[in-house]
Amino acid sequence: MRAKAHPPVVPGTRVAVLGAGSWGTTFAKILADGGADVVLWARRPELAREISEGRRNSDYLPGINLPAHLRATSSLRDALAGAGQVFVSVPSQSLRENLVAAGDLLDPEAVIVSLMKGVERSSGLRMSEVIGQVLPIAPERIAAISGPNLALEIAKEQPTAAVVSSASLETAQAVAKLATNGYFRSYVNTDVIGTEFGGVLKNLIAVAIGIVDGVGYGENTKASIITRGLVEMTDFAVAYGAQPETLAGLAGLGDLIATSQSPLSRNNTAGRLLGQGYGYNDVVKQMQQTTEGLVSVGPILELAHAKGVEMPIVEQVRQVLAGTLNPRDIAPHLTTDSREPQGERTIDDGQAHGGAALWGAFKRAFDQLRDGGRGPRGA
Ligand SMILES: NC(=O)C1=CN([C@@H]2O[C@H](COP(=O)(O)OP(=O)(O)OC[C@H]3O[C@@H](n4cnc5c(N)ncnc54)[C@H](O)[C@@H]3O)[C@@H](O)[C@H]2O)C=CC1
Ligand SMILES: O=C(CO)COP(=O)(O)O
Repeated sequence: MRAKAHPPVVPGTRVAVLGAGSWGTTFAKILADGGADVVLWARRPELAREISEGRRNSDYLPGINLPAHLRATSSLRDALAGAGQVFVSVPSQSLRENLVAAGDLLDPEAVIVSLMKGVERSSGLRMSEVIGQVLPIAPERIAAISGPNLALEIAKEQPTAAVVSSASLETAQAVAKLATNGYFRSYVNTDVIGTEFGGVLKNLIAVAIGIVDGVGYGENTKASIITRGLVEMTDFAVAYGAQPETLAGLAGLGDLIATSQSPLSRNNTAGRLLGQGYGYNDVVKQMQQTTEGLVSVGPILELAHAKGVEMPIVEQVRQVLAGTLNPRDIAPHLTTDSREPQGERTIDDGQAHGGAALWGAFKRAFDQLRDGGRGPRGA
């Protein structure tokens, strides 16, 4: 199936994508199919050759034919020369070293866009914060993209949406224009904190869902964890300055649904292995690709403690990873020591709302997807 490509908004705009794993390669295809002139940087020369000459990235995207005009190189200098927008998709823990290597090679006016969904373990910083710390650029030239974006589905041109976030709405819009084509729709917002934390936090809840899947629990358990997980995500992100609506949007609820449901998700898969009884080290050995959630648990809980935010589900994930909680015992009703009935807050306003707020969140996410197709807009 091939979706009809929209005419390019900015034909031939030169961009670079750093990182030729599953998401970097898929995003390079999104941009190329939108009309941009894309150079994809792969660390390994043999992978750059396979992409440029064979139009394939068989390890990461089996069965996918890449666009004929997508170029790949293992030279960072060649990839960055003249690139006005630079999209970065390397494992979060390697971002800093890659930015240091790229530093002097970047166009002084380039916009740097994070495609990553992790925090730096040593500092707890979000990816845009690492970018702002390493590179001498203002927040207005930094953006982040997040949403329900399982790479292989998008590489097959199944329609989806994401949100581009930047402190500057103009920057978000410029990036969104390039990152839009017949099967990929980019919305915009200026809530970088909420957008980035949405992507990080949903990974942790997806690990929890994988664990209960592995144990063999059914849909009630999973729905309870998704719902209560969204409350944890929202409480955490709002404590750090995010807007609660962002967590109800594509970068929060949208991505939480996709990642929690899909066997394509590495976080979900890692959780399932844990639920089936494999230990942490075995799971890490089995995961061939980046599994950000396993690394984020520690720093996120530290950040939560610093702000007094309770994250009982994430705490249980940590305990399962540490081998101190039997996966069978992970469950929403065990997430509080108190037997006192708790109010079911579904947004961070300190009150019990029943299901109304959650329904509002679902409806907004649904509306965003249904209304996609008329240019970038606020998410
Ligand atoms: N795969 C997906 O569906 C999506 C992934 N993401 C995010 O994108 C980021 C990248 O993930 P994927 O592409 O999926 O991972 P991946 O495991 O498929 O690919 C990672 C790539 O980075 C390279 N790499 C490893 N260490 C490196 C280093 N030190 N320096 C430079 N490159 C290095 C690998 O060789 C590989 O090409 C993660 O933060 C992930 O959360 C976001 C949305 C969707
Ligand atoms: O972020 C993703 C989907 O939006 C990919 O999830 P995984 O990293 O769990 O594969």
